[in-house]
Amino acid sequence: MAYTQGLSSSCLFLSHKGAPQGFQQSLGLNLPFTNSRINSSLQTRIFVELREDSAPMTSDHSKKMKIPHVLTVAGSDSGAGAGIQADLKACAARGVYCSTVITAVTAQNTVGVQGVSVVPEDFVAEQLKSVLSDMQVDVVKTGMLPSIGIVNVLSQGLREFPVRALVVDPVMVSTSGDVLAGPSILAGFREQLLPIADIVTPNLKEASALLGGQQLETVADMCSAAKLLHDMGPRNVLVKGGDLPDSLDAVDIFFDGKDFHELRSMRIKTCNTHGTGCSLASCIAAELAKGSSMLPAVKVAKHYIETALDYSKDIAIGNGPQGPFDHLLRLKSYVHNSCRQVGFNPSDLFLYAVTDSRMNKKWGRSITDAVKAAIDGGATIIQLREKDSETQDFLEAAKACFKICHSHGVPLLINDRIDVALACDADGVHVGQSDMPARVARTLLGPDKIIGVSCKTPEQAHQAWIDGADYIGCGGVYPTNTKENNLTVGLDGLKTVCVASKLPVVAIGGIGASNASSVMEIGVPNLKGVAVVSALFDRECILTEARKLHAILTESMLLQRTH
Ligand SMILES: Cc1ncc(COP(=O)(O)OP(=O)(O)O)c(N)n1
Ligand SMILES: Cc1ncsc1CCOP(=O)(O)O
Ligand SMILES: [Mg+2]
Repeated sequence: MAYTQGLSSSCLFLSHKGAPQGFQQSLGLNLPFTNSRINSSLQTRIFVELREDSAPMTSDHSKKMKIPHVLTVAGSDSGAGAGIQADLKACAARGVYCSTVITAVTAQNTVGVQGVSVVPEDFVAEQLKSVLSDMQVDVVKTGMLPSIGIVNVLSQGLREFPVRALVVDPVMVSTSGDVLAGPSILAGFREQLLPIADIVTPNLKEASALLGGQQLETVADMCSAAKLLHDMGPRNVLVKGGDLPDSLDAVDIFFDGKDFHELRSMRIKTCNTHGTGCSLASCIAAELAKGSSMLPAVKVAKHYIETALDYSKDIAIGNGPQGPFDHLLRLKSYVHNSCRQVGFNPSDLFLYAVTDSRMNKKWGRSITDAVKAAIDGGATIIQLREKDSETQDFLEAAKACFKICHSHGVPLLINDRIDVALACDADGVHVGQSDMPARVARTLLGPDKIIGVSCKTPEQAHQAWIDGADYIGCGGVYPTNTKENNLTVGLDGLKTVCVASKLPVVAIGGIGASNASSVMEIGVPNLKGVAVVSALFDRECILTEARKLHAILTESMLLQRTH
Protein backbone atom coordinates (compact mmCIF):
# COMPACT_ATOMS: atom_id res chain seq x y z
CA MET A 1 0.00 0.00 0.00
CA ALA A 2 1.39 3.43 -0.87
CA TYR A 3 0.55 6.98 0.10
CA THR A 4 0.32 9.91 -2.22
CA GLN A 5 -0.17 13.43 -1.01
CA GLY A 6 -1.28 16.61 -2.70
CA LEU A 7 -1.45 20.17 -1.43
CA SER A 8 -4.19 22.66 -2.09
CA SER A 9 -6.66 24.69 0.20
CA SER A 10 -7.76 24.19 3.90
CA CYS A 11 -8.88 20.74 4.99
CA LEU A 12 -7.65 17.22 5.36
CA PHE A 13 -9.12 14.75 2.97
CA LEU A 14 -8.32 11.07 2.99
CA SER A 15 -9.49 8.37 0.73
CA HIS A 16 -8.78 4.69 0.53
CA LYS A 17 -9.92 2.62 -2.39
CA GLY A 18 -12.58 0.23 -1.23
CA ALA A 19 -12.45 1.40 2.39
CA PRO A 20 -15.85 1.61 4.03
CA GLN A 21 -17.10 5.13 4.37
CA GLY A 22 -17.07 5.12 8.19
CA PHE A 23 -13.40 4.11 8.07
CA GLN A 24 -12.61 6.93 5.71
CA GLN A 25 -14.45 9.41 7.92
CA SER A 26 -12.78 8.29 11.07
CA LEU A 27 -9.39 8.58 9.46
CA GLY A 28 -10.25 12.06 8.28
CA LEU A 29 -11.51 13.21 11.65
CA ASN A 30 -9.08 11.55 13.99
CA LEU A 31 -5.72 11.69 12.31
CA PRO A 32 -3.33 13.90 14.26
CA PHE A 33 -1.00 16.17 12.33
CA THR A 34 2.19 14.28 13.11
CA ASN A 35 3.77 14.01 9.69
CA SER A 36 6.61 16.53 9.53
CA ARG A 37 6.05 16.89 5.80
CA ILE A 38 2.61 18.28 6.53
CA ASN A 39 2.73 22.02 7.06
CA SER A 40 -0.09 22.88 9.47
CA SER A 41 -0.62 26.35 7.98
CA LEU A 42 -4.37 26.85 7.56
CA GLN A 43 -3.76 28.19 4.06
CA THR A 44 -2.69 24.72 3.08
CA ARG A 45 -4.99 21.90 2.27
CA ILE A 46 -3.44 18.54 2.76
CA PHE A 47 -4.66 16.06 0.26
CA VAL A 48 -3.62 12.54 1.22
CA GLU A 49 -4.60 9.50 -0.69
CA LEU A 50 -3.93 5.95 0.49
CA ARG A 51 -3.62 3.78 -2.54
CA GLU A 52 -3.34 0.06 -3.02
CA ASP A 53 -0.91 0.50 -5.90
CA SER A 54 1.79 3.06 -6.51
CA ALA A 55 0.28 4.55 -9.68
CA PRO A 56 0.36 8.35 -9.85
CA MET A 57 -2.70 10.25 -8.65
CA THR A 58 -5.39 10.40 -11.28
CA SER A 59 -8.60 12.34 -11.78
CA ASP A 60 -10.33 9.23 -13.20
CA HIS A 61 -13.51 9.17 -11.08
CA SER A 62 -14.35 5.60 -11.98
CA LYS A 63 -11.36 4.49 -9.87
CA LYS A 64 -12.36 6.48 -6.77
CA MET A 65 -14.86 5.80 -4.07
CA LYS A 66 -18.01 7.93 -4.20
CA ILE A 67 -18.96 9.20 -0.80
CA PRO A 68 -22.51 10.27 0.11
CA HIS A 69 -22.87 14.02 -0.35
CA VAL A 70 -25.35 16.54 1.06
CA LEU A 71 -25.44 20.14 -0.09
CA THR A 72 -26.88 22.53 2.46
CA VAL A 73 -28.34 25.83 1.27
CA ALA A 74 -28.66 27.86 4.45
CA GLY A 75 -27.49 30.77 6.57
CA SER A 76 -24.30 30.99 8.61
CA ASP A 77 -24.62 31.16 12.41
CA SER A 78 -21.56 32.83 13.94
CA GLY A 79 -22.25 31.01 17.20
CA ALA A 80 -22.10 27.73 15.21
CA GLY A 81 -25.06 26.15 16.99
CA ALA A 82 -27.41 26.24 14.02
CA GLY A 83 -27.40 26.97 10.28
CA ILE A 84 -24.57 26.00 7.99
CA GLN A 85 -22.28 25.17 10.90
CA ALA A 86 -24.80 22.76 12.46
CA ASP A 87 -25.41 21.16 9.06
CA LEU A 88 -21.69 20.55 8.53
CA LYS A 89 -21.30 19.00 11.98
CA ALA A 90 -24.43 16.85 11.72
CA CYS A 91 -23.35 15.49 8.33
CA ALA A 92 -19.82 14.85 9.62
CA ALA A 93 -21.25 13.02 12.64
CA ARG A 94 -23.31 10.84 10.29
CA GLY A 95 -20.32 10.10 8.05
CA VAL A 96 -21.45 12.14 5.05
CA TYR A 97 -19.67 14.84 3.06
CA CYS A 98 -21.38 18.23 3.20
CA SER A 99 -20.91 21.17 0.84
CA THR A 100 -22.45 24.59 1.47
CA VAL A 101 -24.25 27.42 -0.29
CA ILE A 102 -24.51 30.36 2.11
CA THR A 103 -27.65 32.47 1.76
CA ALA A 104 -27.07 34.88 4.64
CA VAL A 105 -24.49 35.63 7.29
CA THR A 106 -25.90 36.17 10.76
CA ALA A 107 -24.23 37.72 13.78
CA GLN A 108 -25.66 35.37 16.36
CA ASN A 109 -24.94 33.89 19.76
CA THR A 110 -26.79 32.11 22.56
CA VAL A 111 -28.64 35.33 23.42
CA GLY A 112 -30.12 35.98 19.98
CA VAL A 113 -29.53 37.26 16.46
CA GLN A 114 -27.75 40.62 16.50
CA GLY A 115 -27.54 41.13 12.72
CA VAL A 116 -28.26 39.57 9.34
CA SER A 117 -26.51 40.23 6.05
CA VAL A 118 -28.29 38.60 3.13
CA VAL A 119 -26.04 37.27 0.37
CA PRO A 120 -27.00 38.78 -3.03
CA GLU A 121 -29.07 36.30 -5.02
CA ASP A 122 -26.71 36.23 -8.00
CA PHE A 123 -23.92 35.20 -5.65
CA VAL A 124 -26.12 32.46 -4.17
CA ALA A 125 -26.69 31.34 -7.79
CA GLU A 126 -22.94 31.34 -8.37
CA GLN A 127 -22.27 29.20 -5.30
CA LEU A 128 -25.01 26.77 -6.34
CA LYS A 129 -23.59 26.45 -9.81
CA SER A 130 -20.05 25.94 -8.50
CA VAL A 131 -21.12 23.01 -6.34
CA LEU A 132 -23.86 21.40 -8.42
CA SER A 133 -22.00 21.58 -11.73
CA ASP A 134 -18.91 19.88 -10.37
CA MET A 135 -19.62 17.67 -7.33
CA GLN A 136 -21.90 14.65 -7.23
CA VAL A 137 -24.48 15.94 -4.77
CA ASP A 138 -26.97 13.29 -3.63
CA VAL A 139 -29.30 15.35 -1.49
CA VAL A 140 -29.98 19.06 -1.12
CA LYS A 141 -31.14 20.31 2.27
CA THR A 142 -32.47 23.83 2.66
CA GLY A 143 -32.43 26.02 5.76
CA MET A 144 -32.64 29.81 6.01
CA LEU A 145 -33.82 31.25 2.66
CA PRO A 146 -34.02 34.96 3.44
CA SER A 147 -35.48 36.35 0.19
CA ILE A 148 -37.91 35.24 -2.47
CA GLY A 149 -35.15 35.95 -5.01
CA ILE A 150 -33.01 33.27 -3.32
CA VAL A 151 -35.92 30.79 -3.39
CA ASN A 152 -36.25 31.47 -7.14
CA VAL A 153 -32.54 30.97 -7.70
CA LEU A 154 -32.62 27.71 -5.74
CA SER A 155 -35.54 26.21 -7.60
CA GLN A 156 -33.94 27.24 -10.91
CA GLY A 157 -30.66 25.59 -9.80
CA LEU A 158 -32.47 22.38 -8.88
CA ARG A 159 -34.19 22.29 -12.27
CA GLU A 160 -30.83 22.68 -13.99
CA PHE A 161 -28.99 20.19 -11.78
CA PRO A 162 -31.48 17.64 -10.40
CA VAL A 163 -30.51 15.72 -7.27
CA ARG A 164 -31.81 12.50 -5.71
CA ALA A 165 -33.74 14.14 -2.90
CA LEU A 166 -34.69 17.53 -1.51
CA VAL A 167 -35.13 18.08 2.23
CA VAL A 168 -36.85 21.37 3.05
CA ASP A 169 -36.51 22.70 6.58
CA PRO A 170 -38.77 25.78 6.35
CA VAL A 171 -36.72 27.96 8.71
CA MET A 172 -38.62 31.11 9.65
CA VAL A 173 -37.85 31.93 13.27
CA SER A 174 -34.65 31.28 15.27
CA THR A 175 -34.71 29.50 18.64
CA SER A 176 -34.38 32.92 20.25
CA GLY A 177 -37.56 34.09 18.48
CA ASP A 178 -35.86 36.28 15.87
CA VAL A 179 -37.50 36.27 12.42
CA LEU A 180 -35.14 34.80 9.80
CA ALA A 181 -37.50 34.70 6.81
CA GLY A 182 -40.51 36.97 6.35
CA PRO A 183 -44.00 36.14 5.12
CA SER A 184 -43.06 36.82 1.46
CA ILE A 185 -41.04 33.60 1.60
CA LEU A 186 -44.15 31.61 2.53
CA ALA A 187 -45.42 31.84 -1.04
CA GLY A 188 -42.00 30.69 -2.25
CA PHE A 189 -42.16 27.63 -0.01
CA ARG A 190 -45.75 26.80 -0.98
CA GLU A 191 -45.43 27.34 -4.71
CA GLN A 192 -41.85 26.40 -5.51
CA LEU A 193 -40.20 24.22 -2.91
CA LEU A 194 -42.91 22.09 -1.29
CA PRO A 195 -44.13 20.70 -4.63
CA ILE A 196 -40.64 19.30 -5.35
CA ALA A 197 -39.64 18.37 -1.78
CA ASP A 198 -39.14 14.77 -0.68
CA ILE A 199 -39.76 15.87 2.88
CA VAL A 200 -40.62 19.10 4.64
CA THR A 201 -39.82 19.38 8.37
CA PRO A 202 -41.69 22.31 9.98
CA ASN A 203 -41.99 22.85 13.71
CA LEU A 204 -45.40 23.87 15.07
CA LYS A 205 -44.89 27.60 14.37
CA GLU A 206 -43.64 26.97 10.85
CA ALA A 207 -46.42 24.49 10.05
CA SER A 208 -48.95 27.01 11.34
CA ALA A 209 -47.42 29.82 9.22
CA LEU A 210 -47.40 27.64 6.09
CA LEU A 211 -51.08 26.89 6.71
CA GLY A 212 -52.04 30.54 7.06
CA GLY A 213 -51.93 30.83 10.85
CA GLN A 214 -53.89 27.75 11.92
CA GLN A 215 -53.50 27.01 15.68
CA LEU A 216 -51.68 23.72 16.41
CA GLU A 217 -51.97 22.55 19.98
CA THR A 218 -52.53 18.81 20.03
CA VAL A 219 -51.23 15.68 18.34
CA ALA A 220 -54.52 15.55 16.42
CA ASP A 221 -53.87 19.13 15.16
CA MET A 222 -50.38 18.02 14.07
CA CYS A 223 -51.88 15.13 12.06
CA SER A 224 -54.33 17.38 10.27
CA ALA A 225 -51.52 19.92 9.60
CA ALA A 226 -49.33 17.12 8.17
CA LYS A 227 -52.19 16.12 5.85
CA LEU A 228 -52.80 19.72 4.68
CA LEU A 229 -49.07 20.29 4.11
CA HIS A 230 -48.86 17.03 2.20
CA ASP A 231 -51.59 18.36 -0.10
CA MET A 232 -49.15 21.15 -1.06
CA GLY A 233 -46.94 18.61 -2.82
CA PRO A 234 -44.10 17.22 -0.67
CA ARG A 235 -43.80 13.43 -0.69
CA ASN A 236 -43.46 13.29 3.09
CA VAL A 237 -44.13 15.64 5.99
CA LEU A 238 -42.60 15.67 9.46
CA VAL A 239 -44.39 18.04 11.83
CA LYS A 240 -42.14 18.48 14.86
CA GLY A 241 -43.96 18.77 18.14
CA GLY A 242 -41.07 19.89 20.34
CA ASP A 243 -43.12 22.95 21.39
CA LEU A 244 -46.31 21.02 22.03
CA PRO A 245 -47.70 22.23 25.36
CA ASP A 246 -47.96 19.69 28.22
CA SER A 247 -46.17 16.92 26.35
CA LEU A 248 -43.82 14.75 28.36
CA ASP A 249 -42.32 13.22 25.22
CA ALA A 250 -40.90 14.86 22.12
CA VAL A 251 -43.68 13.83 19.72
CA ASP A 252 -43.34 14.28 15.97
CA ILE A 253 -45.86 13.31 13.31
CA PHE A 254 -44.59 11.72 10.14
CA PHE A 255 -47.01 11.44 7.21
CA ASP A 256 -46.14 9.79 3.91
CA GLY A 257 -49.46 10.48 2.20
CA LYS A 258 -50.87 7.16 3.39
CA ASP A 259 -49.96 6.43 6.98
CA PHE A 260 -49.39 8.62 10.01
CA HIS A 261 -46.53 7.63 12.33
CA GLU A 262 -46.34 9.09 15.79
CA LEU A 263 -42.64 9.24 16.60
CA ARG A 264 -41.93 9.64 20.28
CA SER A 265 -38.64 10.16 22.02
CA MET A 266 -37.66 11.15 25.51
CA ARG A 267 -37.89 14.90 26.13
CA ILE A 268 -34.41 15.80 27.33
CA LYS A 269 -34.33 18.43 30.07
CA THR A 270 -31.77 20.84 28.66
CA CYS A 271 -31.34 24.43 27.55
CA ASN A 272 -28.84 23.35 24.91
CA THR A 273 -31.32 22.93 22.07
CA HIS A 274 -30.19 25.66 19.66
CA GLY A 275 -29.83 24.17 16.18
CA THR A 276 -31.84 20.98 16.69
CA GLY A 277 -34.14 21.71 13.70
CA CYS A 278 -31.25 22.31 11.27
CA SER A 279 -29.38 19.29 12.59
CA LEU A 280 -32.40 16.98 12.38
CA ALA A 281 -33.04 17.95 8.75
CA SER A 282 -29.33 17.56 7.91
CA CYS A 283 -29.25 14.17 9.54
CA ILE A 284 -32.31 13.07 7.52
CA ALA A 285 -30.54 14.35 4.38
CA ALA A 286 -27.36 12.48 5.36
CA GLU A 287 -29.21 9.20 5.88
CA LEU A 288 -31.00 9.64 2.53
CA ALA A 289 -27.64 10.32 0.87
CA LYS A 290 -26.39 7.01 2.31
CA GLY A 291 -29.31 5.26 0.60
CA SER A 292 -31.82 4.98 3.42
CA SER A 293 -35.53 5.23 2.73
CA MET A 294 -37.49 8.06 4.31
CA LEU A 295 -39.04 6.71 7.52
CA PRO A 296 -35.85 4.98 8.72
CA ALA A 297 -33.90 8.16 7.90
CA VAL A 298 -36.28 10.19 10.05
CA LYS A 299 -36.10 7.68 12.92
CA VAL A 300 -32.30 7.59 12.84
CA ALA A 301 -32.19 11.40 12.77
CA LYS A 302 -34.55 11.68 15.73
CA HIS A 303 -32.50 9.17 17.68
CA TYR A 304 -29.29 11.02 16.84
CA ILE A 305 -30.69 14.33 18.07
CA GLU A 306 -32.04 12.75 21.26
CA THR A 307 -28.67 11.14 22.00
CA ALA A 308 -26.74 14.34 21.20
CA LEU A 309 -29.04 16.43 23.42
CA ASP A 310 -28.73 13.96 26.26
CA TYR A 311 -24.96 13.89 25.89
CA SER A 312 -24.78 17.72 25.78
CA LYS A 313 -27.32 18.59 28.45
CA ASP A 314 -24.75 19.89 30.90
CA ILE A 315 -22.30 21.64 28.58
CA ALA A 316 -21.95 25.39 28.98
CA ILE A 317 -21.34 27.59 25.93
CA GLY A 318 -22.42 31.24 26.09
CA ASN A 319 -24.59 33.08 28.59
CA GLY A 320 -27.92 33.12 26.74
CA PRO A 321 -30.98 30.99 27.38
CA GLN A 322 -30.49 28.56 24.47
CA GLY A 323 -27.04 27.01 24.12
CA PRO A 324 -25.76 24.80 21.31
CA PHE A 325 -25.28 21.06 21.68
CA ASP A 326 -22.33 18.89 20.75
CA HIS A 327 -22.88 17.15 17.41
CA LEU A 328 -19.69 15.12 17.39
CA LEU A 329 -20.46 13.07 20.48
CA ARG A 330 -19.68 9.86 18.63
CA LEU A 331 -16.04 10.85 18.42
CA LYS A 332 -15.81 10.81 22.20
CA SER A 333 -15.75 7.37 23.71
CA TYR A 334 -17.02 7.92 27.22
CA VAL A 335 -19.11 10.52 28.91
CA HIS A 336 -17.30 12.36 31.72
CA ASN A 337 -15.74 9.81 34.05
CA SER A 338 -18.44 7.22 33.90
CA CYS A 339 -18.35 4.28 31.54
CA ARG A 340 -21.71 5.13 30.05
CA GLN A 341 -21.50 4.72 26.33
CA VAL A 342 -22.89 7.43 24.12
CA GLY A 343 -24.29 5.53 21.15
CA PHE A 344 -26.91 3.66 23.14
CA ASN A 345 -30.44 4.95 23.58
CA PRO A 346 -32.14 3.31 26.60
CA SER A 347 -35.55 3.86 25.04
CA ASP A 348 -34.54 1.25 22.43
CA LEU A 349 -35.21 -1.33 25.15
CA PHE A 350 -38.94 -0.60 24.91
CA LEU A 351 -39.98 -3.63 22.85
CA TYR A 352 -36.96 -5.91 22.75
CA ALA A 353 -37.41 -8.89 20.42
CA VAL A 354 -35.18 -11.93 21.04
CA THR A 355 -35.18 -14.54 18.25
CA ASP A 356 -35.22 -18.32 18.69
CA SER A 357 -34.13 -20.67 15.90
CA ARG A 358 -36.31 -23.53 17.18
CA MET A 359 -39.44 -21.40 17.08
CA ASN A 360 -38.70 -20.14 13.57
CA LYS A 361 -38.17 -23.74 12.44
CA LYS A 362 -41.43 -24.81 14.08
CA TRP A 363 -43.39 -22.08 12.24
CA GLY A 364 -41.44 -22.61 8.99
CA ARG A 365 -40.09 -19.08 8.64
CA SER A 366 -36.67 -17.63 8.00
CA ILE A 367 -34.91 -15.57 10.62
CA THR A 368 -34.97 -12.56 8.30
CA ASP A 369 -38.74 -12.78 7.81
CA ALA A 370 -39.17 -13.12 11.57
CA VAL A 371 -36.96 -10.09 12.29
CA LYS A 372 -38.66 -8.00 9.62
CA ALA A 373 -42.12 -8.80 10.96
CA ALA A 374 -41.06 -7.93 14.52
CA ILE A 375 -39.66 -4.57 13.36
CA ASP A 376 -42.73 -3.83 11.25
CA GLY A 377 -44.81 -4.49 14.34
CA GLY A 378 -42.80 -2.00 16.42
CA ALA A 379 -39.84 -3.92 17.91
CA THR A 380 -37.26 -1.31 18.95
CA ILE A 381 -34.22 -3.58 19.26
CA ILE A 382 -33.43 -7.10 18.03
CA GLN A 383 -31.28 -9.77 19.68
CA LEU A 384 -30.32 -12.83 17.66
CA ARG A 385 -30.36 -15.76 20.10
CA GLU A 386 -29.59 -18.69 17.86
CA LYS A 387 -28.57 -21.44 20.24
CA ASP A 388 -28.71 -24.25 17.67
CA SER A 389 -27.05 -22.57 14.69
CA GLU A 390 -23.67 -23.47 13.26
CA THR A 391 -21.28 -20.52 13.38
CA GLN A 392 -21.26 -20.00 9.64
CA ASP A 393 -25.06 -20.08 9.39
CA PHE A 394 -25.32 -17.77 12.38
CA LEU A 395 -22.96 -15.27 10.76
CA GLU A 396 -24.81 -15.31 7.43
CA ALA A 397 -28.13 -14.83 9.23
CA ALA A 398 -26.64 -12.04 11.33
CA LYS A 399 -25.36 -10.21 8.24
CA ALA A 400 -28.78 -10.44 6.58
CA CYS A 401 -30.56 -9.27 9.75
CA PHE A 402 -28.08 -6.42 10.16
CA LYS A 403 -29.13 -5.04 6.77
CA ILE A 404 -32.81 -5.20 7.71
CA CYS A 405 -32.27 -3.68 11.15
CA HIS A 406 -30.12 -0.86 9.84
CA SER A 407 -32.47 0.05 7.04
CA HIS A 408 -35.10 0.52 9.77
CA GLY A 409 -32.89 2.31 12.29
CA VAL A 410 -33.22 -0.57 14.78
CA PRO A 411 -30.11 -1.79 16.66
CA LEU A 412 -29.06 -5.43 16.29
CA LEU A 413 -27.46 -7.33 19.19
CA ILE A 414 -25.98 -10.81 19.18
CA ASN A 415 -26.56 -13.22 22.06
CA ASP A 416 -23.40 -14.70 23.63
CA ARG A 417 -21.19 -14.61 20.51
CA ILE A 418 -18.75 -11.68 20.54
CA ASP A 419 -17.00 -13.18 17.51
CA VAL A 420 -20.20 -13.15 15.44
CA ALA A 421 -21.01 -9.61 16.61
CA LEU A 422 -17.57 -8.45 15.50
CA ALA A 423 -17.74 -10.30 12.21
CA CYS A 424 -21.07 -8.78 11.17
CA ASP A 425 -20.40 -5.39 12.81
CA ALA A 426 -23.56 -5.74 14.91
CA ASP A 427 -24.46 -2.91 17.28
CA GLY A 428 -23.53 -5.01 20.28
CA VAL A 429 -23.97 -8.16 22.33
CA HIS A 430 -25.99 -9.56 25.19
CA VAL A 431 -24.07 -11.76 27.65
CA GLY A 432 -25.12 -13.74 30.70
CA GLN A 433 -23.38 -14.46 33.98
CA SER A 434 -21.60 -17.52 32.59
CA ASP A 435 -20.75 -16.00 29.20
CA MET A 436 -17.81 -13.78 28.25
CA PRO A 437 -17.50 -11.24 31.10
CA ALA A 438 -18.82 -7.82 30.13
CA ARG A 439 -15.48 -6.11 30.88
CA VAL A 440 -13.73 -8.43 28.42
CA ALA A 441 -16.51 -7.93 25.87
CA ARG A 442 -16.04 -4.16 26.30
CA THR A 443 -12.33 -4.48 25.62
CA LEU A 444 -12.97 -6.58 22.54
CA LEU A 445 -15.82 -4.49 21.16
CA GLY A 446 -14.59 -1.01 22.05
CA PRO A 447 -16.52 1.89 23.54
CA ASP A 448 -19.12 2.37 20.83
CA LYS A 449 -20.89 -1.00 20.90
CA ILE A 450 -23.85 -1.83 23.10
CA ILE A 451 -23.35 -4.41 25.84
CA GLY A 452 -26.20 -5.92 27.85
CA VAL A 453 -25.74 -8.25 30.81
CA SER A 454 -28.26 -10.64 32.43
CA CYS A 455 -28.61 -9.90 36.15
CA LYS A 456 -30.78 -11.40 38.85
CA THR A 457 -29.34 -9.56 41.84
CA PRO A 458 -28.29 -6.02 42.83
CA GLU A 459 -24.67 -7.23 43.15
CA GLN A 460 -24.66 -8.49 39.57
CA ALA A 461 -26.23 -5.21 38.41
CA HIS A 462 -23.50 -3.25 40.21
CA GLN A 463 -20.79 -5.39 38.59
CA ALA A 464 -22.35 -4.89 35.14
CA TRP A 465 -22.11 -1.14 35.65
CA ILE A 466 -18.47 -1.39 36.79
CA ASP A 467 -17.70 -3.55 33.74
CA GLY A 468 -18.95 -0.87 31.34
CA ALA A 469 -22.26 -2.44 30.29
CA ASP A 470 -25.00 -0.26 28.82
CA TYR A 471 -28.07 -2.02 30.17
CA ILE A 472 -29.07 -5.07 32.13
CA GLY A 473 -31.66 -7.73 31.34
CA CYS A 474 -33.44 -8.91 34.48
CA GLY A 475 -35.44 -12.12 34.80
CA GLY A 476 -37.03 -14.51 34.44
CA VAL A 477 -39.73 -12.35 35.77
CA TYR A 478 -42.26 -15.14 35.18
CA PRO A 479 -41.68 -18.86 34.56
CA THR A 480 -40.62 -19.60 31.00
CA ASN A 481 -40.24 -22.64 28.77
CA THR A 482 -37.78 -20.88 26.50
CA LYS A 483 -34.77 -21.10 28.83
CA GLU A 484 -34.22 -24.27 30.82
CA ASN A 485 -33.57 -24.23 34.57
CA ASN A 486 -33.98 -20.53 34.75
CA LEU A 487 -34.65 -19.13 38.20
CA THR A 488 -37.76 -16.93 38.39
CA VAL A 489 -37.24 -13.64 40.24
CA GLY A 490 -40.84 -12.36 40.09
CA LEU A 491 -41.97 -8.74 40.02
CA ASP A 492 -40.42 -8.15 43.47
CA GLY A 493 -37.03 -9.44 42.35
CA LEU A 494 -37.26 -7.27 39.24
CA LYS A 495 -38.08 -4.19 41.30
CA THR A 496 -35.21 -4.81 43.73
CA VAL A 497 -32.73 -5.09 40.85
CA CYS A 498 -34.15 -2.01 39.07
CA VAL A 499 -33.92 0.13 42.19
CA ALA A 500 -30.30 -0.92 42.76
CA SER A 501 -29.21 -0.62 39.13
CA LYS A 502 -27.42 2.44 37.81
CA LEU A 503 -28.07 1.12 34.32
CA PRO A 504 -31.36 0.96 32.39
CA VAL A 505 -33.16 -2.36 32.73
CA VAL A 506 -35.20 -4.55 30.39
CA ALA A 507 -37.39 -7.25 31.95
CA ILE A 508 -37.37 -10.76 30.46
CA GLY A 509 -38.96 -14.15 31.02
CA GLY A 510 -42.53 -15.28 30.43
CA ILE A 511 -43.64 -11.80 29.38
CA GLY A 512 -46.43 -11.34 26.83
CA ALA A 513 -49.60 -9.42 26.10
CA SER A 514 -51.34 -10.69 29.25
CA ASN A 515 -48.75 -9.45 31.75
CA ALA A 516 -46.57 -6.78 30.04
CA SER A 517 -48.50 -3.94 31.66
CA SER A 518 -48.11 -5.45 35.17
CA VAL A 519 -44.35 -5.52 34.55
CA MET A 520 -44.14 -1.94 33.32
CA GLU A 521 -46.38 -0.72 36.12
CA ILE A 522 -43.93 -1.64 38.91
CA GLY A 523 -43.19 2.07 38.59
CA VAL A 524 -39.39 2.23 38.52
CA PRO A 525 -38.03 4.84 36.10
CA ASN A 526 -35.06 2.84 34.84
CA LEU A 527 -37.23 -0.09 33.72
CA LYS A 528 -37.30 0.79 30.03
CA GLY A 529 -39.12 -2.11 28.43
CA VAL A 530 -39.69 -5.83 28.05
CA ALA A 531 -37.73 -8.49 26.17
CA VAL A 532 -39.78 -11.27 24.67
CA VAL A 533 -39.12 -14.49 22.82
CA SER A 534 -42.12 -16.82 22.65
CA ALA A 535 -44.79 -14.10 22.87
CA LEU A 536 -43.56 -12.95 19.46
CA PHE A 537 -41.78 -15.81 17.76
CA ASP A 538 -43.86 -18.76 18.97
CA ARG A 539 -47.02 -17.26 17.54
CA GLU A 540 -48.73 -17.54 14.17
CA CYS A 541 -48.39 -13.86 13.25
CA ILE A 542 -45.34 -12.03 14.61
CA LEU A 543 -46.48 -8.71 13.16
CA THR A 544 -49.85 -8.83 14.95
CA GLU A 545 -48.28 -9.85 18.27
CA ALA A 546 -45.61 -7.16 18.05
CA ARG A 547 -48.21 -4.49 17.31
CA LYS A 548 -50.34 -5.69 20.21
CA LEU A 549 -47.43 -5.64 22.64
CA HIS A 550 -46.27 -2.24 21.41
CA ALA A 551 -49.74 -0.79 22.01
CA ILE A 552 -49.90 -2.31 25.50
CA LEU A 553 -46.48 -0.95 26.42
CA THR A 554 -47.29 2.50 25.05
CA GLU A 555 -50.48 2.62 27.05
CA SER A 556 -48.86 1.56 30.30
CA MET A 557 -46.06 4.08 29.82
CA LEU A 558 -48.55 6.90 29.25
CA LEU A 559 -50.50 5.76 32.29
CA GLN A 560 -47.38 5.83 34.44
CA ARG A 561 -46.50 9.32 33.31
CA THR A 562 -49.90 10.70 34.19
CA HIS A 563 -49.61 9.28 37.72
C1 LIG B 1 -32.39 -9.00 27.22
C2 LIG B 1 -31.91 -10.30 27.69
N1 LIG B 1 -31.86 -10.54 28.99
C3 LIG B 1 -31.41 -11.74 29.44
C4 LIG B 1 -30.99 -12.70 28.55
C5 LIG B 1 -30.43 -14.00 29.02
O1 LIG B 1 -29.06 -14.10 28.72
P1 LIG B 1 -28.22 -15.30 29.33
O2 LIG B 1 -28.40 -15.25 30.80
O3 LIG B 1 -26.86 -15.26 28.80
O4 LIG B 1 -28.98 -16.55 28.77
P2 LIG B 1 -29.06 -17.00 27.24
O5 LIG B 1 -29.97 -16.05 26.53
O6 LIG B 1 -27.70 -16.93 26.66
O7 LIG B 1 -29.61 -18.36 27.30
C6 LIG B 1 -31.06 -12.42 27.20
N2 LIG B 1 -30.68 -13.29 26.27
N3 LIG B 1 -31.51 -11.21 26.79
C1 LIG C 1 -33.39 -15.81 27.53
C2 LIG C 1 -34.06 -15.68 28.83
N1 LIG C 1 -33.39 -15.22 29.89
C3 LIG C 1 -34.12 -15.16 31.00
S1 LIG C 1 -35.68 -15.72 30.71
C4 LIG C 1 -35.35 -16.00 29.08
C5 LIG C 1 -36.32 -16.56 28.13
C6 LIG C 1 -37.38 -15.59 27.75
O1 LIG C 1 -38.23 -16.19 26.82
P1 LIG C 1 -39.79 -15.99 26.82
O2 LIG C 1 -40.05 -14.56 26.47
O3 LIG C 1 -40.29 -16.94 25.76
O4 LIG C 1 -40.28 -16.39 28.19
MG1 LIG D 1 -25.88 -16.17 27.33
